[in-house]
Amino acid sequence: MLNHPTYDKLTRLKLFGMARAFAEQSALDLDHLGFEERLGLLVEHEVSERDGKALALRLQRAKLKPNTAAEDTDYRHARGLDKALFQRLLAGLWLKEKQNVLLTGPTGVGKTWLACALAHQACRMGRSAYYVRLPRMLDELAIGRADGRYMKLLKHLAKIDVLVIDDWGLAVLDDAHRRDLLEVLDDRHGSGSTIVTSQLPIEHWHAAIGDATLADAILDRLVHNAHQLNLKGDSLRKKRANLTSSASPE
Ligand SMILES: Nc1ncnc2c1ncn2[C@@H]1O[C@H](COP(=O)(O)OP(=O)(O)OP(=O)(O)O)[C@@H](O)[C@H]1O
Repeated sequence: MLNHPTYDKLTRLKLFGMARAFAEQSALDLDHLGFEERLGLLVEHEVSERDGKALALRLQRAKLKPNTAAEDTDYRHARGLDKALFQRLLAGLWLKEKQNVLLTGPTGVGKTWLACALAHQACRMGRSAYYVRLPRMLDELAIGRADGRYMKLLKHLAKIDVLVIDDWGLAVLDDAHRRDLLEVLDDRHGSGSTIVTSQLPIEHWHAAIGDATLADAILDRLVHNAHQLNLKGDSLRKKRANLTSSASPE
């Protein structure tokens, strides 16, 4: 640790990135750099450390599936992924426009993974994200209703820039579920983006919601301003299991 009054003062001011860069610069011969360049390097260090910490915090809060960075997307597996659309989504305009993304396809085709990759990219662009499975979200809201945290939970869900709702259409909805879903989507309509993944094709969602009037209201807030990625093909789980078993010795 450097013993220097400037280093101590930077640390006292909680400018830890600058302090570290100051210590590094002190150990190097940087006489060829002018004052502005050296100060610029210190400030750059501080900014990149703060950006890195803020991103780590956003990712921790987002609770995305691990290791789902967009650059690791597997485009080789034939599953009907519209690569051009996916690349456009990664560029982030849909976030500014508060649009939604609906990912459908059979089990294991990579819907959750792609949804998390989009949310991960949004976090890198400075947005907040949160991943939740629909049955869990509805359970949490039901518990919140009983223990007085309902409004707080709704507020939390409303504030998130990118809400990933996984496994839409897996469980049967009762009337309270439908109303909770409408509350969540109504709060978010025009103020945030929602990603939904489902094994059910979109044309079956209305019937799956189970009440025509509420289904109209829910889907009106979700589908009309949404990009759709409809995947098909074999499960990546099966493919990976086959690869593992053929690679392992008898
Ligand atoms: N691009 C990818 N790169 C690496 N692994 C992937 C990728 N896409 C999917 N996988 C892996 O394939 C498996 C299935 O993916 P995922 O859970 O996203 O499928 P799903 O379509 O959401 O399935 P389900 O409908 O059953 O929830 C997971 O183990 C996931 O980690």
